[in-house]
Amino acid sequence: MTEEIVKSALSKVMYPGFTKDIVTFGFVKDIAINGNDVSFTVEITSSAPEVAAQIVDEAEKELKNAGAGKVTVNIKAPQMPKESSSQGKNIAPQIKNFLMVSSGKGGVGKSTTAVNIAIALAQQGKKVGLLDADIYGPNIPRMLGISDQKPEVTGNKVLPMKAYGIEVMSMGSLMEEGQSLIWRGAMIMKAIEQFLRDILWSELDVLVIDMPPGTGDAQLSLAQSVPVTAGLTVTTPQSVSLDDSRRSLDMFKKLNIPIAGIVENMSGFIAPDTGVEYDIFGKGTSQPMADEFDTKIIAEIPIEPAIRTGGDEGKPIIFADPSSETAKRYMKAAESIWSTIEEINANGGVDNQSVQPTTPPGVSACSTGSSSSQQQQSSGGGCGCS
Ligand SMILES: Nc1ncnc2c1ncn2[C@@H]1O[C@H](COP(=O)(O)OP(=O)(O)OP(=O)(O)O)[C@@H](O)[C@H]1O
Repeated sequence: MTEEIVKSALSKVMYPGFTKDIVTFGFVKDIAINGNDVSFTVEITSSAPEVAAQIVDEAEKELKNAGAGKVTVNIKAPQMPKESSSQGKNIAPQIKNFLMVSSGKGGVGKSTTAVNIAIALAQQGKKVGLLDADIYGPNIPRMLGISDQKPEVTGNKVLPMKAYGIEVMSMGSLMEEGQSLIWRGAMIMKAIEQFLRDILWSELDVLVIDMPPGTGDAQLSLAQSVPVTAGLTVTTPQSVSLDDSRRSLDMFKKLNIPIAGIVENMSGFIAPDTGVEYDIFGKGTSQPMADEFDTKIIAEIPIEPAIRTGGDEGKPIIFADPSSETAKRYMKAAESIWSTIEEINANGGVDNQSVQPTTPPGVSACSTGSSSSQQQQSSGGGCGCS
């Protein structure tokens, strides 16, 4: 027996439900050969026992055909989260924690924050995924320099892409460049569910989710699909932005999502030539809002040309210039978020039972209402039918 023979035999074992084999998927690890006896590990992404059983059966058969003696297959399947004690509906149980990144309005730097925080968490040793659920403006692929990559689609499942040590998936990577979709509420809900269920995320410590701006179907859908461990609001210091951010924080409260804090972005500008600080949009103005919602400002990120160029060129500042003041502030924010997540889990985690839809299974909220309530819903009631 040689490693080559073992790999060639195992490359005949398809991952159940897929047209691709377990070697090509990269699931086969730690091959050990002793004479004709073979042992190895298969890291699978499903916790379903029948998937493991089928792989073991077929692997044994193929290896015996190739002349192996004793075959030992160690299956490493995702466990139900240990560190998270969260309850309720969870359609992605291999992910221990979910961080929802929101903003009241667009253009405040929500995606920039999500990218830098996700990479910071990975640099701090966490296994991190980043889901770009900003279906209206999915710009995470550009920010990570992977806009020309296409994820691998097998059957109806998709493998996440990888960049800067994190797993990534974005609607932008599944659509043609420049294409847009007109999203109806029900489609948004389905897309969010598929992002969680049909992407082969690994066992992650945390999935950072960049939401569309505002408070709508996507936010509700996410909160109903998985127990969101914590929410992060990104704002800029102007009053008009703060008013919208209040709505974002209020949404977390209504959805029973603990608040991990506020990132005040574009907070002051330090002139690179003189070091003089200018308050372009203001600075520190979010503190009263933080007090109101019993949370804290976890970072004040200045306006910095390197943040914009880093985003445009696919080189996030946290990676491109880790010794910069801004990168250090993102690092501190990530530490603060992680300690909040640990505290939430130590206190029993979160439960999304209270935000589940109340209509019976199979009956749409819209089809149960009178014509007047249907009218109300079609003007944005959040049922998904509008
Ligand atoms: N602190 C900053 N300094 C300089 N430029 C910044 C800063 N934060 C964000 N930007 C730039 O502002 C633009 C908008 O940022 P970003 O896409 O992160 O916002 P967003 O809130 O996610 O927007 P949308 O809601 O449209 O997706 C980007 O070009 C980004 O590089």
